[in-house]
Amino acid sequence: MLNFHNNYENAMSMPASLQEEFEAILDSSFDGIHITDGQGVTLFYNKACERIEGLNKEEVIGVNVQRLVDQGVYPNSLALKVLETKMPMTQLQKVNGKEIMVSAKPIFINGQITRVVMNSRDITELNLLKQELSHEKMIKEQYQTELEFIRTEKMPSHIVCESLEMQKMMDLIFTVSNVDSSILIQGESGVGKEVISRFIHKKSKRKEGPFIKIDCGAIPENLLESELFGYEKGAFTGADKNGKVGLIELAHGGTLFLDEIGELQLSLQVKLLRVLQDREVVRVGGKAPIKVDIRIIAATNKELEKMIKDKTFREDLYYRLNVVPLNVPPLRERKRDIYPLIQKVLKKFNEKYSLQKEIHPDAIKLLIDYEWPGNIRELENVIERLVVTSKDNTIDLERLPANMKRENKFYKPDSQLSYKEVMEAYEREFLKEKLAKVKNIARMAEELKIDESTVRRKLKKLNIPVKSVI
Ligand SMILES: Nc1ncnc2c1ncn2[C@@H]1O[C@H](COP(=O)(O)OP(=O)(O)OP(=O)(O)O)[C@@H](O)[C@H]1O
Repeated sequence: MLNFHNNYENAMSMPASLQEEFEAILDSSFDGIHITDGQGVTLFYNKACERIEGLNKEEVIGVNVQRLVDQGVYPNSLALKVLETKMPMTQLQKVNGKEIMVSAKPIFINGQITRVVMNSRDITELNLLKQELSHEKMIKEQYQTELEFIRTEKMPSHIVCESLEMQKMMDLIFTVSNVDSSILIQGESGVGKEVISRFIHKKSKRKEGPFIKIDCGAIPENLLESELFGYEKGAFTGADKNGKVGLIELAHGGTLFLDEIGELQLSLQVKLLRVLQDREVVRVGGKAPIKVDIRIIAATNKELEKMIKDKTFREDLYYRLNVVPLNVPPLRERKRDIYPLIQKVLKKFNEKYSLQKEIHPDAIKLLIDYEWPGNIRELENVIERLVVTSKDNTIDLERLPANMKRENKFYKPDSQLSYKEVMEAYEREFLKEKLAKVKNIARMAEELKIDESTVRRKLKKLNIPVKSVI
């Protein structure tokens, strides 16, 4: 300390009180400050250096750093290197078991090095944090890869599920596939209830077993009971003399899919309830119950809750079936699925009829906007009809069914607008809506898969203001 004072006083002619204040400031630094003279003798060594290097000022001040290197305190000395090279230097050093980043700078007076100022910082903790962070990052990346793998691996290629609504449903489906709980799938006609139920079966541990579908609405009432439960020989006139195994029994070891469960007559609802409770069937005309190991998935487009109120559906059966409820949203509530569905269905029918039809983007826009009361089945029918009836290779707006065009606000068959004007109005509305949503031209271009310059040109041409847009 004295050395520093004396030398500093000589060099800077600083009053004693100022020196003390200056020293206190340097001592309060979080980073180590170590100053040597032009020979490598330590003049100043602050408190942070003591903390970082584990030495006392008394052990260091007035001592040449070469001696500390010789004693093995420092692996090498950056001050000596700087004195040798006359250049500022930075290096990592291991001192006192810590990783230390040291920077050293020479101070010249009249071309001679009079001081070397070293700053040191303990980066052990920083390194630990960095390691932890990179470990966390690695784990996150690992999870992301796994998640991606699970998603692509598990997502069935034949089921379109781009929309958030369908993805949520698929997540639930994967969770419930491997348990035997009964599932009740509700949703409008043609939303994919059967597709989903077949998929659940395929993903379940029963996949090697049978998948038996019973359309409760399609089998005449008087036949349904014997179809479902089977019958013993001679059970009734006209019956097969050997008797018959019912569909429930046939589903043993697999899945029984009861489609249109809302159509099941009340008397059979009671019998079905018994099957669900006891996992047994008694054939028509038989007495002995037969054990069945089945998983039941029921589906309906009827509002069973309302039917319960009307006393046309049994509440107890409803609760037995509705252990896991799956509500498949209609297509109009999962617009993001429409475009991939159109592509998928178009490909299917192009292959089926050996054609190469395309759909014009304007027509696609209208197909996406349409409300699809008949859902995916209706969409399949419309696309098939368009594929087989259009003469041109590109199916344009004009070819779409009249009811769809009527729903579209720009298409008014009796309006005086030309085709070009209708298209422009449509384009303007579409771009305006898109711009209002994304508020960023670059993003808009990216989402629409066109150049940014094209977006700007179109906006200008269609007089769409771009104020407050990035
Ligand atoms: N997510 C989907 N991805 C691709 N195609 C689908 C999807 N969902 C349904 N489909 C197709 O839509 C059509 C109707 O599906 P499905 O028969 O499963 O509907 P549903 O709800 O059971 O109809 P319904 O109530 O009339 O019995 C089928 O041709 C099916 O292949």
